[in-house]
Amino acid sequence: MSAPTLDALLPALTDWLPGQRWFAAKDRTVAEVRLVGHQEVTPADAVPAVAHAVIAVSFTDGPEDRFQLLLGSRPDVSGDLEHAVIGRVGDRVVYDGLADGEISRLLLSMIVSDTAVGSLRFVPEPGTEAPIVGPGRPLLGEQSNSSVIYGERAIMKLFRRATPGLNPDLELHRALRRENSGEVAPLLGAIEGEIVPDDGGAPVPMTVAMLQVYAANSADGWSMALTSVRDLLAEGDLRPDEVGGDFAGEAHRLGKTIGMVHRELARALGSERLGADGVSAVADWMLERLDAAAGAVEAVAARRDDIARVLEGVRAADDGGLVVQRVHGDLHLGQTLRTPRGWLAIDFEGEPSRPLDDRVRPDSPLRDVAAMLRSFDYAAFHQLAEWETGAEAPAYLQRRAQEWADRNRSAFCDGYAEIAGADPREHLAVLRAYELDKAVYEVLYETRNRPNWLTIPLRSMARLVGDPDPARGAPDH
Ligand SMILES: Nc1ncnc2c1ncn2[C@@H]1O[C@H](COP(=O)(O)OP(=O)(O)O)[C@@H](O)[C@H]1O
Ligand SMILES: O=P(O)(O)O[C@H]1O[C@H](CO)[C@@H](O[C@H]2O[C@H](CO)[C@@H](O)[C@H](O)[C@H]2O)[C@H](O)[C@H]1O
Repeated sequence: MSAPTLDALLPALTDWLPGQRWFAAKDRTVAEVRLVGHQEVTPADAVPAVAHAVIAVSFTDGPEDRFQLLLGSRPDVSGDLEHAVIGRVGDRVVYDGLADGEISRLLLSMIVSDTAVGSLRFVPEPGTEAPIVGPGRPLLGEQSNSSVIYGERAIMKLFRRATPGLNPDLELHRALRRENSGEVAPLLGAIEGEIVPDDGGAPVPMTVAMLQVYAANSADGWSMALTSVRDLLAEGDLRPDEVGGDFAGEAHRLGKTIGMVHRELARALGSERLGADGVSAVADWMLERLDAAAGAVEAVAARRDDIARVLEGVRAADDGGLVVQRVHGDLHLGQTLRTPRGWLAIDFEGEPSRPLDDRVRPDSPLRDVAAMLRSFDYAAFHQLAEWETGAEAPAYLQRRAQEWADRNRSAFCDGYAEIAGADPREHLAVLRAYELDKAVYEVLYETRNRPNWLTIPLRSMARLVGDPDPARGAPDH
């Protein structure tokens, strides 16, 4: 697809983008879409033809965002591809290329055979061989990016945000592969490209896609945790340790896995002890995030000073220093897979809305531990948050949910301590600061994305600043 063809597609893209799950700006009105880079993967008249495009999207307010697309085109489409059509340009129909099995097969074979086309490089991971297993099947479901699965053997993720630099997901998977990590799905290859930075200048490298071993027969931690909570709520008169679906053994194993991931990341990429200035910078950065959230959400603004007091707790690390290293950065139960052999961690991109510089900054492993503790809270209270519109879940169920969260948070920390050699709860003030920092982020995230879920982080925010918690106390049922 040539640049003029892609230019002609831009009006259709304006209508198409807001309907895409990965389009991270659904709450904003698109003003204009511009083409800022493109590279043909095949000749423009091939059937199908494939091109990589980078678009800049501007909105009626706020800064613009950049996204990347893999576009397919054919003289006509039918059946399976119709849902992916973006528009017709000249004598071609242009569509989301990952929906086309022939295109995903081609991309995989280009990675395996170590190919370069213009600014795009299709690179196999040294020492690995990706299976060539036919066309890819697009992954359906909630995703920030777009993935295709090759016969349950490999999975390729196209990163949707076009960000200059090496994507941390690829960077950390490469580092963990060097450590022979058994805690992540092995990396098989990548597609790398170039992007002209926002401020102009020479093109810089950018990660387009990443190929990994597909963990067959796995279940994600979030669904498993919800199944356990569902069991518990159905048996309201039993404690979490008394129901068949008790999750504590899994939470303990997961703690060990995350402990291993941290050890491997530290071995591969180093760690350092921050002095007083470094610790102070971490505290200042949390306060900046707090003020940004307070500017956007009234519930945060109303508790700003109480929250700030707890965040200041990170300065308690001052005496012994704070050890920092590369971390996952956005760990939650949905970022874990339970395979028949054990747990895997996935998706090392960090919080999607943060700039790359922030996401690659070394941080305390307690950030990940705290984020996982938050996730146990989420799993415990999720079914109660969605109880019945306008109705509060009965108090005895809230207490059961709290017991589930406490039990699994504690099992996770026990497992983590076994591997890390130190219990994260030894640094309670620091851990609490990280947990509250995450809860504040979540309040903002839910306000923007899932207002029905907002009560979950709001409740935790109140607990973490020390408000009395109605979900604690003797069960009355
Ligand atoms: N290696 C893998 N094996 C099996 N399934 C995977 C693998 N990696 C990701 N997945 C599945 O794909 C989903 C999306 O992957 P993820 O990396 O979290 O994408 P995103 O960055 O778009 O959120 C996961 O929730 C999981 O179900
Ligand atoms: O998975 P992403 O990297 O896109 O992360 C974002 O979305 C997550 C939700 O999908 C969000 O996680 C929050 O909700 C989870 C339940 O859906 C819960 O387990 C997490 O603890 C909670 O933070 C994540 O914060 C956001 O960055």
